[in-house]
Amino acid sequence: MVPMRASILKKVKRIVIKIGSRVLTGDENGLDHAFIARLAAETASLRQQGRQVIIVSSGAVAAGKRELGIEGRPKSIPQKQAAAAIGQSRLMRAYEEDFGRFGHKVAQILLTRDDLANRRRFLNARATLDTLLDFGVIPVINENDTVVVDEIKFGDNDNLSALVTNLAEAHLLVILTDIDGFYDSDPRANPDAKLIHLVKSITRETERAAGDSGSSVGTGGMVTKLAAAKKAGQFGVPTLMLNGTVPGILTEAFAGREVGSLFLPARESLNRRKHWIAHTLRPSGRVIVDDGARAVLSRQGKSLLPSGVIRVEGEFDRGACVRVCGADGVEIARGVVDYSHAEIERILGHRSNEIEAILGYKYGDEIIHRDNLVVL
Ligand SMILES: Nc1ncnc2c1ncn2[C@@H]1O[C@H](COP(=O)(O)OP(=O)(O)O)[C@@H](O)[C@H]1O
Ligand SMILES: N[C@@H](CCC(=O)OP(=O)(O)O)C(=O)O
Repeated sequence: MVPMRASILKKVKRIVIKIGSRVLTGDENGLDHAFIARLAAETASLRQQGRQVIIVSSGAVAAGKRELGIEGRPKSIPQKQAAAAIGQSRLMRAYEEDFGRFGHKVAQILLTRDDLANRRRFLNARATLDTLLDFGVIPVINENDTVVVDEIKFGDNDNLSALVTNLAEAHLLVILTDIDGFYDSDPRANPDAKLIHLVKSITRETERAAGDSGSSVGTGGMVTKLAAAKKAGQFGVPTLMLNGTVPGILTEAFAGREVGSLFLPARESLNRRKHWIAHTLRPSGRVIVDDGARAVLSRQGKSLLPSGVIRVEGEFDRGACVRVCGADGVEIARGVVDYSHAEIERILGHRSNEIEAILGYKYGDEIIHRDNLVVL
């Protein structure tokens, strides 16, 4: 066994397994029941090793498309949502039947980004997930495609799986797709592309190697998978990308064979709350800061004070998430504000000891406290 993999995989107790549409629907047309049956068997053996499994499953649109007789990509958003509505129940029925053969119960959880962006709902979803796992049930999570609109979308299930990894405080994210792992360039375009078994860190160069999906059911291709691995890594969690179309691949990986690509987590990981601020909350405005503030935020991890702010853009309340940008417009940090846009407009450029005289009250010295600020 490869030593680093071995020590990482041995410690893993709670796993999020993300399954792409292309794996679930081999020919992009209807569910591949043989795949789900194999997944059930492999999940059962992971459970026997004392590991907990959470599944993030795509495939609703692909499964429903066939039922509605839609060829290629659905033509409109309502068509896609209709396909998801019919496909999601087909998907769950398949999971229920095949996992049931191994004595495992599954539970459906459909989420929108709003559910996780609201801290109370996030904690509530977390408690439900924990309870299901305590009962030995395997949660099967998907985006709530039927009702979702752009503003509250995760966008793709790679992203959803990274956020679920944080939600569940999982130890490993496994991405099952239709290719052997991450290559140094898109293998569809370059037949000489090489598989990379170990990605120590996701750099700009790594990102340049990632291409899009090229299928009528997948969303995002390798670009969104790398983004997901990066997000999980920032939370201290490694990602293992495997070819789900190869029978026995999960079992092989956990037995220590060097299959697929392992992405190591970042050395400095964000705590749970900061990860949530950076990746789950939707920024609702921008606070533009001067060069001095930019330097201390980036290098010294300080709080953002009113004296360093030069402009506010957008309307937001106290407690909202905003982008912190330099004078050149480049986003340098993201954080939760202690003052609304209207209040910041009045106190910007002033020293913190003047806040009370200007507003007549004061919540604190900072526009964004360093505990609520994530430097990007
Ligand atoms: N550097 C790369 N390495 C591997 N695959 C890549 C790369 N760039 C683009 N791809 C494409 O990404 C596809 C997987 O993404 P996607 O179609 O979204 O699958 P899924 O349905 O599993 O999410 C692969 O089939 C491959 O064609
Ligand atoms: N929520 C959608 C899947 C969206 C998605 O990200 O698909 P994929 O890139 O195949 O993981 C569905 O169930 O069809």
